[in-house]
Amino acid sequence: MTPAGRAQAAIDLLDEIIAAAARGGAAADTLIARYFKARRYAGSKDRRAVRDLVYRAIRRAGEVPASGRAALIGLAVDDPALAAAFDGSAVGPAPIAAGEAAAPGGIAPAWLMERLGRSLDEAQLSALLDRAPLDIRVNALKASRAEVQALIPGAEPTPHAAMGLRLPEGTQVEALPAFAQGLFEVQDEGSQIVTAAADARPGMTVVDLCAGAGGKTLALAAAMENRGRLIACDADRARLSRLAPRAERAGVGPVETRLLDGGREADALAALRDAVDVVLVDAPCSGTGTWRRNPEARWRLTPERLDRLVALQARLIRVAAALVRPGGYLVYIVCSLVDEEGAGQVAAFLADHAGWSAAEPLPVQTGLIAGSPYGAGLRLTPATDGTDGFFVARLHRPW
Ligand SMILES: C[S@@+](CC[C@H](N)C(=O)[O-])C[C@H]1O[C@@H](n2cnc3c(N)ncnc32)[C@H](O)[C@@H]1O
Repeated sequence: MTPAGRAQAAIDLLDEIIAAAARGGAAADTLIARYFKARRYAGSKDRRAVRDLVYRAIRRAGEVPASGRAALIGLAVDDPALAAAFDGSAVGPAPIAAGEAAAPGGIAPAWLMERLGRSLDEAQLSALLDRAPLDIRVNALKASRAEVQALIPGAEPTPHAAMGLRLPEGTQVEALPAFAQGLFEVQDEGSQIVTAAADARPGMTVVDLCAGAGGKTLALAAAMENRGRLIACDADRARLSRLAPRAERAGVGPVETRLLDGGREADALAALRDAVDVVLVDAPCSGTGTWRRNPEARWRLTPERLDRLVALQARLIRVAAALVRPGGYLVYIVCSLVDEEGAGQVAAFLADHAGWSAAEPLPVQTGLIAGSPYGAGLRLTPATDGTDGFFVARLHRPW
């Protein structure tokens, strides 16, 4: 592909990504993969170059751009080589007209900047869009961290998580024999840390209420050394169905799965009422802490969608609380740095649940020195901790 052809491909993809953001369609990564599946003629260098253009344009534009062309023109303002690719050739975009609008640069839509800016400074806000490192969690059921480190060239221990390794950018993890052998899972260090806050132990009964495809379930199983009862729930059948093959590869013993009906979760879990040692609520959230991986997610969020998520989180934390046994724990996690979803949600819960309390500060409890105390919990941010952004609280039910 010529530079002009690459620019046109990036514009086409950005148009698709903008449209998908408006209607809640597929993520940018999925759209890019689909685009190239249908264009096998594009070589790996072209794919990398187009992908890079697309992600640079997404990262640069805080507000949803008017079009893919406007988004790419925004990037071309500081990139003369890219501006030259608007050459009007048969495969390329038309030349940039004098005064033609470029998408404005920024970190996030104004309404969201206002919410996030209440507790994050400029540097912390812009770090939300850094490029994320490639982290894995070594599967303690099968190997030690040192053993897996020796198998992967360039792997280094992550700064905080006990089983974390950071791999060189571009490592094709799924092609590594150690992956097929279940010796590790791809998992951001922050996600490893907040799961460790559950302090799941062998023999416990643990519920992962919003398990998705099981990223945290597998870490819980490893911490439990495959002993005890682990119940993974989710309301999304497709996500939950991806857990079984992952569990098998990881050598994780039986995990019970429960497909929940949104709104009727408590009925499906009635048999577990007051009976669970630890309930993990990795709540559905706006994902503002994961923009490093999905920067287009900030184009998807609206105030109405955020309100709906906050209401769902408030409901799920209460469904979870009913399952916790006296003296047990509820661990509430969001990969968001919006207060209403994290610290605010937990403060509201504590205000109407007499006797419940925020447990010991997490780093002391888990031995992990990461994050900063925030509200009744702990917060991790890309700027301070080099992880995705998370809020986690560990709540104790009275005896
Ligand atoms: C942050 S994601 C979970 C990610 C997962 N724990 C992991 O570590 O990979 C939130 C999950 O909540 C699920 N969810 C949404 N509504 C739910 C409900 N009413 N009950 C249970 N899970 C729900 C979503 O399907 C989604 O998988």
